Amino acid sequence: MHAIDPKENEPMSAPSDTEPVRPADLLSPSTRPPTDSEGSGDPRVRALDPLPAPGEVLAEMPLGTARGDLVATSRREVRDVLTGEDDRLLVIVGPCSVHDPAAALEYATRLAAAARDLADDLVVVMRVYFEKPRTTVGWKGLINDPHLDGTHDVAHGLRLARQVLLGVLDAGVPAACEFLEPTSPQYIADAVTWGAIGARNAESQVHRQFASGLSMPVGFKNATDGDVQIAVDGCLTAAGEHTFFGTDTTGRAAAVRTTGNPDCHIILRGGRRGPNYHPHDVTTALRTARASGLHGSLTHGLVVDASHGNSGKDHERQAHVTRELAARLAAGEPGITGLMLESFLHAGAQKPGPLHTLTYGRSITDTCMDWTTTHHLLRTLAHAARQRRAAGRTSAPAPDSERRDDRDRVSLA
Ligand SMILES: O=C[C@H](O)[C@H](O)COP(=O)(O)O
Ligand SMILES: C=C(OP(=O)(O)O)C(=O)O
Repeated sequence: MHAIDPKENEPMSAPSDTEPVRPADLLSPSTRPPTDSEGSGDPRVRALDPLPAPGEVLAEMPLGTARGDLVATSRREVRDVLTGEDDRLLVIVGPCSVHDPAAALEYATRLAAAARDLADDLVVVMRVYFEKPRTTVGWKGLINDPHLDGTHDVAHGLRLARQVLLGVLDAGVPAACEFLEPTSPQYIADAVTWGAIGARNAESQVHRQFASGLSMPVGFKNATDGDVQIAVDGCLTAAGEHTFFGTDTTGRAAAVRTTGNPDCHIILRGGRRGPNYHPHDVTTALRTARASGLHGSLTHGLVVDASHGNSGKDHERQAHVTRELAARLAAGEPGITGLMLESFLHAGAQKPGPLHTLTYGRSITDTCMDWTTTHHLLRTLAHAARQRRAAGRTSAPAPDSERRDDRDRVSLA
């Protein structure tokens, strides 16, 4: 990793107590670190590396008609599941992060075949996550550091991410991404069926604003401390019109004006206080959504993430949570429209490093279930969705008056 040279951050000789501190004292030409190449004079900016304009990258790698059709159809299917028009179960499944395009594409090929087999009961979307929000520091994903070596070749990362997404679509499976940088969607979002705003960003105005302009359904996660209200507020905010800072397709600064995104929903991912995938967590979250004045897909149901805080980032526990959720769905529990699973070719996780040092097909961020386990769980979930249908039940939540579990837990924070 490129750490900032500590010498650049050494304190300047401090002015005496009586002298007023002026910016010029701290940044006199003799003590000031070199300016960046653009001469902006921001002492903590090491460089401003130009990036290709979004329009340039899209022209190099156009989506094309066949892939565009897959994206449009799958977005509609996901929306219909979220609103209850379609009684299948949404399953967002795949690696915690993409670090090796070849392994991601092998996974996509396997998943596409499984998804085709189970299409009567499941709408399957692959996690193709290129941007990782970190608790403190760590590898921030393929876009930020595609060579996995701290060189942060973002221009290459953007192109590589788009290439991987197009390959995933060519394999026949739609893609899900978490969006982190406010302008990254412009390079890839046309190829994405479902988007996420993660637990560390769901409260961020910047993320809520750009979600309001995304053309696909977007899930907002509860906060890392378990607070679900921030996910509800995120959906509410993103549903409205916004004007915010961004760039146009040529990369020029622009005031972006959006129409609002009505296809947002909550994702329960557990938190520091423990898991939140139990029946009372689901009913409470949906009641919170309704109490906040939301309607449509948001209040019909939600997605449960079996990983992260719901499994303590333990892939064996994640499989157990998934089986538990499948049993509840099969028994007709309402309110769950989808599940999120973290899965890769091989189980577990390894420390990040340059590609040639890594075990093929194993996560370099959170632990994942292996393919065999995943495939089995997908069949279990399809069976659960079938049972739910056969019983003539839908995933629509029962009216408040019919609910026996009345514990109110609007916010876990
Ligand atoms: O999904 C991945 C991780 O949970 C998320 O990026 C945070 O990871 P960290 O706590 O290891 O930084
Ligand atoms: C970072 C992720 O999740 P969360 O925001 O729930 O930690 C993720 O799904 O990759």
